[in-house]
Amino acid sequence: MEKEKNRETILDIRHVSIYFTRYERGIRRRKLPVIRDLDLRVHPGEVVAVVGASGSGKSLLAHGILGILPYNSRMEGEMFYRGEPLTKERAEKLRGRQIALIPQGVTYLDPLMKVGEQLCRGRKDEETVRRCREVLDRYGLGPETEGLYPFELSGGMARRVLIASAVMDKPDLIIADEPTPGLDVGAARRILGHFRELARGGAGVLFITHDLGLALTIADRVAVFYAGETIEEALAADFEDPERLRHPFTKALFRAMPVHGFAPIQGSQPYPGTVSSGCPFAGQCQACQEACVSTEHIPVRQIRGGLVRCLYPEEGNV
Ligand SMILES: Nc1ncnc2c1ncn2[C@@H]1O[C@H](COP(=O)(O)OP(=O)(O)OP(=O)(O)O)[C@@H](O)[C@H]1O
Ligand code: NI
Repeated sequence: MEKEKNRETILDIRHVSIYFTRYERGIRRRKLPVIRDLDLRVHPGEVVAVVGASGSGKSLLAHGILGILPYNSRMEGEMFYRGEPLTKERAEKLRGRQIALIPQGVTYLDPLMKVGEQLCRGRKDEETVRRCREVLDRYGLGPETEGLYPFELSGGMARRVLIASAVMDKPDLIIADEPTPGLDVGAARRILGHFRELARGGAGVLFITHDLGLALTIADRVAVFYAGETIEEALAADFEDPERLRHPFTKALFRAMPVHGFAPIQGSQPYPGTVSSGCPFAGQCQACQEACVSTEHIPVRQIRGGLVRCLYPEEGNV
Protein backbone atom coordinates (compact mmCIF):
# COMPACT_ATOMS: atom_id res chain seq x y z
CA MET A 1 0.00 0.00 0.00
CA GLU A 2 2.72 2.41 1.07
CA LYS A 3 4.72 1.43 -1.98
CA GLU A 4 1.71 2.02 -4.22
CA LYS A 5 1.29 5.47 -2.73
CA ASN A 6 4.95 6.24 -3.33
CA ARG A 7 4.61 5.44 -6.99
CA GLU A 8 2.22 8.31 -7.41
CA THR A 9 4.71 10.72 -5.96
CA ILE A 10 7.34 12.03 -8.34
CA LEU A 11 9.54 13.53 -5.66
CA ASP A 12 9.40 12.66 -1.99
CA ILE A 13 11.76 14.44 0.40
CA ARG A 14 11.84 13.17 3.96
CA HIS A 15 13.67 14.68 6.92
CA VAL A 16 16.39 16.16 4.78
CA SER A 17 19.06 18.33 6.34
CA ILE A 18 21.99 19.91 4.55
CA TYR A 19 25.11 20.95 6.45
CA PHE A 20 28.26 22.79 5.65
CA THR A 21 31.48 22.03 7.39
CA ARG A 22 33.33 25.11 8.37
CA TYR A 23 36.82 25.20 9.82
CA GLU A 24 37.35 27.63 12.62
CA ARG A 25 40.84 28.79 13.56
CA GLY A 26 42.21 26.24 11.15
CA ILE A 27 41.46 23.08 13.10
CA ARG A 28 38.06 23.24 14.81
CA ARG A 29 35.38 21.81 12.56
CA ARG A 30 31.87 23.17 12.88
CA LYS A 31 28.73 21.70 11.36
CA LEU A 32 26.60 24.50 10.01
CA PRO A 33 23.04 23.40 9.27
CA VAL A 34 21.49 25.33 6.39
CA ILE A 35 18.44 23.14 5.73
CA ARG A 36 16.89 21.37 8.68
CA ASP A 37 14.47 18.44 8.72
CA LEU A 38 12.75 19.26 5.45
CA ASP A 39 9.77 17.32 4.11
CA LEU A 40 8.33 17.99 0.68
CA ARG A 41 6.41 16.04 -1.94
CA VAL A 42 5.68 16.75 -5.59
CA HIS A 43 2.98 14.79 -7.40
CA PRO A 44 2.35 14.42 -11.13
CA GLY A 45 0.45 17.38 -12.53
CA GLU A 46 1.37 19.61 -9.62
CA VAL A 47 3.24 22.88 -9.34
CA VAL A 48 4.74 23.24 -5.86
CA ALA A 49 6.34 26.55 -4.97
CA VAL A 50 9.12 26.92 -2.45
CA VAL A 51 9.08 30.50 -1.21
CA GLY A 52 11.81 31.91 0.98
CA ALA A 53 14.03 34.92 1.48
CA SER A 54 17.52 35.23 0.05
CA GLY A 55 19.89 32.86 1.80
CA SER A 56 17.17 30.61 3.20
CA GLY A 57 18.54 27.52 1.46
CA LYS A 58 16.35 27.28 -1.66
CA SER A 59 19.13 26.76 -4.19
CA LEU A 60 20.85 24.28 -1.90
CA LEU A 61 17.64 22.26 -1.82
CA ALA A 62 17.56 22.24 -5.65
CA HIS A 63 21.22 21.18 -5.76
CA GLY A 64 20.60 18.52 -3.11
CA ILE A 65 17.84 16.95 -5.23
CA LEU A 66 20.07 16.94 -8.28
CA GLY A 67 23.08 15.56 -6.43
CA ILE A 68 25.25 18.59 -7.19
CA LEU A 69 25.90 19.99 -3.72
CA PRO A 70 29.22 21.72 -3.06
CA TYR A 71 32.07 19.51 -1.83
CA ASN A 72 32.06 21.02 1.67
CA SER A 73 28.42 20.08 2.34
CA ARG A 74 26.66 16.97 3.55
CA MET A 75 23.09 15.82 3.19
CA GLU A 76 21.14 13.68 5.66
CA GLY A 77 17.66 12.22 5.33
CA GLU A 78 15.95 10.52 2.42
CA MET A 79 14.85 11.44 -1.06
CA PHE A 80 12.78 9.27 -3.38
CA TYR A 81 12.13 9.72 -7.07
CA ARG A 82 9.10 7.74 -8.24
CA GLY A 83 9.25 5.58 -5.13
CA GLU A 84 12.92 4.58 -5.43
CA PRO A 85 15.75 6.17 -3.42
CA LEU A 86 17.27 9.12 -5.21
CA THR A 87 20.94 8.47 -4.62
CA LYS A 88 23.64 10.73 -5.96
CA GLU A 89 24.42 8.14 -8.65
CA ARG A 90 20.77 7.87 -9.70
CA ALA A 91 20.38 11.65 -9.72
CA GLU A 92 23.37 11.85 -12.04
CA LYS A 93 21.69 9.43 -14.47
CA LEU A 94 18.32 11.20 -14.36
CA ARG A 95 19.72 14.72 -14.47
CA GLY A 96 19.00 16.57 -17.68
CA ARG A 97 16.66 13.79 -18.80
CA GLN A 98 13.89 12.92 -16.33
CA ILE A 99 14.87 15.56 -13.81
CA ALA A 100 15.69 18.99 -15.22
CA LEU A 101 17.07 21.99 -13.41
CA ILE A 102 16.51 25.52 -14.55
CA PRO A 103 19.42 27.03 -12.63
CA GLN A 104 19.35 30.38 -10.90
CA GLY A 105 22.45 31.65 -12.70
CA VAL A 106 22.92 31.97 -16.45
CA THR A 107 26.56 31.04 -15.90
CA TYR A 108 25.40 27.42 -16.14
CA LEU A 109 25.51 27.83 -19.92
CA ASP A 110 28.77 26.62 -21.46
CA PRO A 111 30.46 29.79 -22.79
CA LEU A 112 32.33 27.87 -25.51
CA MET A 113 29.37 26.05 -27.00
CA LYS A 114 26.74 27.35 -29.38
CA VAL A 115 23.17 27.32 -28.11
CA GLY A 116 22.04 24.64 -30.59
CA GLU A 117 24.85 22.28 -29.56
CA GLN A 118 24.07 22.79 -25.88
CA LEU A 119 20.42 22.00 -26.37
CA CYS A 120 21.08 18.92 -28.52
CA ARG A 121 23.75 17.63 -26.10
CA GLY A 122 25.86 16.20 -28.89
CA ARG A 123 23.01 14.50 -30.76
CA LYS A 124 22.59 15.35 -34.42
CA ASP A 125 19.63 13.21 -35.49
CA GLU A 126 16.68 14.80 -37.24
CA GLU A 127 14.28 14.35 -34.31
CA THR A 128 16.65 16.09 -31.86
CA VAL A 129 17.28 18.98 -34.26
CA ARG A 130 13.53 19.38 -34.81
CA ARG A 131 12.85 19.29 -31.07
CA CYS A 132 15.56 21.89 -30.46
CA ARG A 133 13.92 24.26 -32.93
CA GLU A 134 10.52 23.57 -31.39
CA VAL A 135 11.55 24.40 -27.83
CA LEU A 136 13.43 27.54 -28.86
CA ASP A 137 10.37 28.69 -30.78
CA ARG A 138 8.21 27.98 -27.76
CA TYR A 139 10.19 30.45 -25.72
CA GLY A 140 10.16 33.10 -28.42
CA LEU A 141 13.63 32.40 -29.81
CA GLY A 142 14.15 32.10 -33.57
CA PRO A 143 16.22 29.36 -35.27
CA GLU A 144 19.13 31.80 -35.62
CA THR A 145 19.60 31.48 -31.83
CA GLU A 146 21.03 27.99 -32.40
CA GLY A 147 24.17 29.47 -33.94
CA LEU A 148 24.85 31.97 -31.15
CA TYR A 149 27.31 31.65 -28.30
CA PRO A 150 26.09 32.51 -24.77
CA PHE A 151 27.96 35.85 -24.77
CA GLU A 152 25.89 36.91 -27.78
CA LEU A 153 22.63 36.48 -25.86
CA SER A 154 20.91 39.20 -23.86
CA GLY A 155 20.15 38.37 -20.22
CA GLY A 156 16.51 37.60 -21.01
CA MET A 157 17.46 35.43 -24.00
CA ALA A 158 19.95 33.46 -21.89
CA ARG A 159 17.19 32.80 -19.34
CA ARG A 160 14.91 31.51 -22.04
CA VAL A 161 17.68 29.29 -23.45
CA LEU A 162 18.14 27.76 -19.98
CA ILE A 163 14.44 26.99 -19.82
CA ALA A 164 14.37 25.60 -23.37
CA SER A 165 17.36 23.42 -22.52
CA ALA A 166 15.64 22.08 -19.39
CA VAL A 167 12.46 21.00 -21.18
CA MET A 168 14.25 19.67 -24.28
CA ASP A 169 13.94 16.00 -23.23
CA LYS A 170 10.42 16.29 -21.77
CA PRO A 171 11.37 15.80 -18.11
CA ASP A 172 9.05 14.39 -15.46
CA LEU A 173 10.31 16.74 -12.80
CA ILE A 174 11.30 20.33 -13.43
CA ILE A 175 13.13 22.22 -10.73
CA ALA A 176 13.02 25.90 -11.58
CA ASP A 177 15.30 27.98 -9.34
CA GLU A 178 14.26 31.64 -9.68
CA PRO A 179 13.67 31.17 -13.41
CA THR A 180 12.36 34.63 -14.29
CA PRO A 181 14.54 37.46 -12.93
CA GLY A 182 15.35 40.06 -15.54
CA LEU A 183 12.28 39.17 -17.55
CA ASP A 184 9.40 41.60 -17.82
CA VAL A 185 6.09 40.67 -16.20
CA GLY A 186 4.58 39.50 -19.49
CA ALA A 187 7.52 37.21 -20.33
CA ALA A 188 7.63 35.88 -16.76
CA ARG A 189 3.94 35.05 -16.85
CA ARG A 190 4.28 33.32 -20.21
CA ILE A 191 7.06 31.13 -18.84
CA LEU A 192 5.07 30.29 -15.75
CA GLY A 193 2.17 29.44 -18.07
CA HIS A 194 4.45 26.93 -19.82
CA PHE A 195 5.21 25.31 -16.45
CA ARG A 196 1.49 24.87 -15.91
CA GLU A 197 1.25 23.26 -19.36
CA LEU A 198 4.08 20.86 -18.51
CA ALA A 199 2.25 19.96 -15.31
CA ARG A 200 -0.94 19.39 -17.27
CA GLY A 201 1.04 16.92 -19.34
CA GLY A 202 1.82 14.96 -16.15
CA ALA A 203 5.11 16.48 -15.02
CA GLY A 204 5.77 17.80 -11.54
CA VAL A 205 7.19 21.29 -11.15
CA LEU A 206 9.11 22.60 -8.17
CA PHE A 207 9.15 26.37 -8.52
CA ILE A 208 11.69 28.08 -6.29
CA THR A 209 11.27 31.81 -5.73
CA HIS A 210 11.56 34.63 -3.21
CA ASP A 211 8.42 36.18 -4.71
CA LEU A 212 5.23 34.98 -3.04
CA GLY A 213 3.04 36.95 -5.46
CA LEU A 214 4.68 35.25 -8.44
CA ALA A 215 4.39 31.84 -6.76
CA LEU A 216 0.68 32.33 -6.24
CA THR A 217 0.08 33.04 -9.94
CA ILE A 218 0.89 29.41 -10.71
CA ALA A 219 1.37 27.13 -7.70
CA ASP A 220 -1.05 24.56 -6.38
CA ARG A 221 0.80 24.33 -3.09
CA VAL A 222 3.28 26.64 -1.40
CA ALA A 223 6.02 25.57 1.01
CA VAL A 224 7.28 28.54 2.99
CA PHE A 225 10.97 28.44 3.95
CA TYR A 226 12.33 30.32 6.90
CA ALA A 227 15.98 30.03 7.97
CA GLY A 228 16.28 26.59 6.38
CA GLU A 229 13.04 25.10 7.71
CA THR A 230 9.66 24.68 6.11
CA ILE A 231 7.49 26.59 8.53
CA GLU A 232 4.28 26.12 6.59
CA GLU A 233 2.88 24.19 3.69
CA ALA A 234 -0.37 25.67 2.42
CA LEU A 235 -2.64 25.38 -0.56
CA ALA A 236 -2.34 28.36 -2.89
CA ALA A 237 -6.07 28.89 -2.27
CA ASP A 238 -5.34 29.48 1.45
CA PHE A 239 -3.70 32.76 0.47
CA GLU A 240 -7.06 34.19 -0.56
CA ASP A 241 -7.79 34.75 3.11
CA PRO A 242 -4.99 35.34 5.68
CA GLU A 243 -7.18 33.74 8.36
CA ARG A 244 -6.66 30.44 6.57
CA LEU A 245 -2.88 30.74 6.84
CA ARG A 246 -1.27 29.01 9.77
CA HIS A 247 2.14 30.48 10.63
CA PRO A 248 2.75 34.07 11.82
CA PHE A 249 5.58 34.40 9.28
CA THR A 250 3.33 33.34 6.39
CA LYS A 251 0.74 35.87 7.55
CA ALA A 252 3.44 38.53 7.71
CA LEU A 253 4.59 37.58 4.19
CA PHE A 254 1.00 37.91 3.03
CA ARG A 255 0.73 41.40 4.50
CA ALA A 256 4.08 42.35 2.96
CA MET A 257 2.78 41.68 -0.54
CA PRO A 258 2.33 44.91 -2.51
CA VAL A 259 -1.33 44.07 -3.17
CA HIS A 260 -1.96 43.64 0.54
CA GLY A 261 -0.45 46.87 1.78
CA PHE A 262 3.32 46.29 1.63
CA ALA A 263 3.59 46.04 5.43
CA PRO A 264 7.29 45.54 6.26
CA ILE A 265 8.32 42.56 8.37
CA GLN A 266 10.29 43.81 11.40
CA GLY A 267 13.81 42.48 11.85
CA SER A 268 15.61 39.98 9.69
CA GLN A 269 15.91 36.24 9.34
CA PRO A 270 18.61 34.63 11.42
CA TYR A 271 21.66 33.55 9.47
CA PRO A 272 21.66 29.78 8.81
CA GLY A 273 23.35 27.88 11.56
CA THR A 274 22.80 30.55 14.20
CA VAL A 275 19.51 29.08 15.45
CA SER A 276 20.33 26.28 17.83
CA SER A 277 16.94 25.66 19.42
CA GLY A 278 13.43 27.01 19.53
CA CYS A 279 11.43 28.60 16.76
CA PRO A 280 13.70 30.40 14.28
CA PHE A 281 11.04 33.09 13.80
CA ALA A 282 10.84 33.81 17.56
CA GLY A 283 12.91 37.00 17.30
CA GLN A 284 10.54 38.53 14.76
CA CYS A 285 7.24 37.07 15.92
CA GLN A 286 4.73 39.37 17.59
CA ALA A 287 2.93 36.40 19.10
CA CYS A 288 6.13 34.85 20.52
CA GLN A 289 5.81 33.19 23.91
CA GLU A 290 8.26 31.71 26.39
CA ALA A 291 7.82 28.14 25.10
CA CYS A 292 8.68 29.25 21.53
CA VAL A 293 12.22 29.92 22.71
CA SER A 294 12.61 27.14 25.28
CA THR A 295 11.17 24.24 23.22
CA GLU A 296 14.13 22.61 21.55
CA HIS A 297 12.46 21.42 18.37
CA ILE A 298 9.11 22.81 17.25
CA PRO A 299 7.10 19.93 15.79
CA VAL A 300 5.21 20.08 12.51
CA ARG A 301 1.46 19.91 12.88
CA GLN A 302 -1.29 19.28 10.41
CA ILE A 303 -4.00 21.93 10.42
CA ARG A 304 -6.80 22.48 7.92
CA GLY A 305 -5.17 20.34 5.25
CA GLY A 306 -1.82 22.10 5.53
CA LEU A 307 1.30 21.84 7.67
CA VAL A 308 2.69 24.30 10.18
CA ARG A 309 5.74 24.39 12.43
CA CYS A 310 4.44 26.62 15.24
CA LEU A 311 3.36 26.03 18.84
CA TYR A 312 0.52 28.56 18.70
CA PRO A 313 -0.64 28.68 15.10
CA GLU A 314 -4.08 30.03 15.89
CA GLU A 315 -2.65 32.95 17.88
CA GLY A 316 -0.59 34.47 15.12
CA ASN A 317 -3.36 36.75 13.87
CA VAL A 318 -1.78 39.91 15.11
N1 LIG B 1 29.56 26.46 -0.72
C1 LIG B 1 29.05 27.03 0.38
N2 LIG B 1 29.77 27.07 1.54
C2 LIG B 1 29.26 27.60 2.67
N3 LIG B 1 28.05 28.15 2.75
C3 LIG B 1 27.28 28.16 1.64
C4 LIG B 1 27.73 27.61 0.39
N4 LIG B 1 26.73 27.76 -0.54
C5 LIG B 1 25.72 28.37 0.11
N5 LIG B 1 26.03 28.62 1.40
C6 LIG B 1 25.16 29.25 2.40
O1 LIG B 1 23.94 28.55 2.47
C7 LIG B 1 22.86 29.45 2.63
C8 LIG B 1 21.77 29.14 1.64
O2 LIG B 1 22.20 29.44 0.33
P1 LIG B 1 21.23 29.30 -0.93
O3 LIG B 1 22.01 29.67 -2.14
O4 LIG B 1 20.58 27.96 -0.93
O5 LIG B 1 20.13 30.40 -0.62
P2 LIG B 1 18.87 30.82 -1.51
O6 LIG B 1 17.66 30.65 -0.65
O7 LIG B 1 18.89 30.11 -2.80
O8 LIG B 1 19.13 32.38 -1.71
P3 LIG B 1 18.86 33.33 -2.98
O9 LIG B 1 17.40 33.66 -2.93
O10 LIG B 1 19.72 34.50 -2.72
O11 LIG B 1 19.23 32.57 -4.21
C9 LIG B 1 23.42 30.85 2.48
O12 LIG B 1 23.45 31.44 3.75
C10 LIG B 1 24.81 30.67 1.95
O13 LIG B 1 25.69 31.59 2.52
NI1 NI C 1 19.08 30.67 -4.70
